[in-house]
Amino acid sequence: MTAAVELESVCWGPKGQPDILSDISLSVPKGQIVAICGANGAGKSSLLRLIYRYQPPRRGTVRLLGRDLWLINAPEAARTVAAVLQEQPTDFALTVRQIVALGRLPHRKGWGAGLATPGQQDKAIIDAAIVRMDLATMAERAFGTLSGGERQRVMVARALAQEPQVIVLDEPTNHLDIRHQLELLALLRGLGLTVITTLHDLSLAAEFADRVIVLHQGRVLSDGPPETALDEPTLARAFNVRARIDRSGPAPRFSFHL
Ligand SMILES: Nc1ncnc2c1ncn2[C@@H]1O[C@H](COP(=O)(O)OP(=O)(O)OP(=O)(O)O)[C@@H](O)[C@H]1O
Repeated sequence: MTAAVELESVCWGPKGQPDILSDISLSVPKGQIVAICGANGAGKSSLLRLIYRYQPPRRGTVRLLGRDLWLINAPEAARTVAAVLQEQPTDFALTVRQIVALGRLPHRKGWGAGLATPGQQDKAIIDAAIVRMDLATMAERAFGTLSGGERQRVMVARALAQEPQVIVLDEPTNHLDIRHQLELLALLRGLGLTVITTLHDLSLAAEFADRVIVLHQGRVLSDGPPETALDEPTLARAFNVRARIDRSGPAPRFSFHL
């Protein structure tokens, strides 16, 4: 079966500088929930940027549903893969509804349609995304007036309005309280989409992901189900700490020491 996302011997680095990501090969089946973990600077966000077609690999190939991502035009790629990133400064003056409506842009005729009034079908999809992310009471508010957690939910709603098959998220639980973290991860699981997300919280990764990829200095250090990918030696190496995992309870408990 065609993988949702496939990276074959991928390397990436900024122009004129050495590789930051080296020899990354992985294949993500449709519907899999993948958490990418690793220390600050390990290359997690750089890897995501290759998957949502922000930057091309220096060497190797990135495929989306079996096709080379860089042979697919940008609107078509955006109809398939949505990214949830930290908010952009340009978003602040727009209302919540206008930001969520941006998710429909790749689906509209004329890429320059901008914020022109959405059609009935678009409107229904935008409303559903707003309700799904519990934003109905603040839909007409300026994004800049929202709390950090509310903003994060708006960015997810925009991605849902995009109706993608693959959703890529960079630290989506940042700013969210515990309830909203759990709700967001449960929602992502329930979508039936392919989800690739960075997560600093290893307990959440262990509980929520089908598969964990630990990056270390731009390479894959471990890759597998959480119970094998997140073991003590891997964590010790990835984070340069002493790691202990207590698996006696219903969920693993991680503790770390210098
Ligand atoms: N465009 C760029 N130019 C120069 N260096 C870059 C660029 N993009 C990323 N880097 C460097 O590459 C390394 C990996 O960055 P990246 O943001 O992918 O790490 P990360 O694992 O997401 O880290 P964090 O957990 O801190 O968010 C860092 O050292 C970063 O400074």
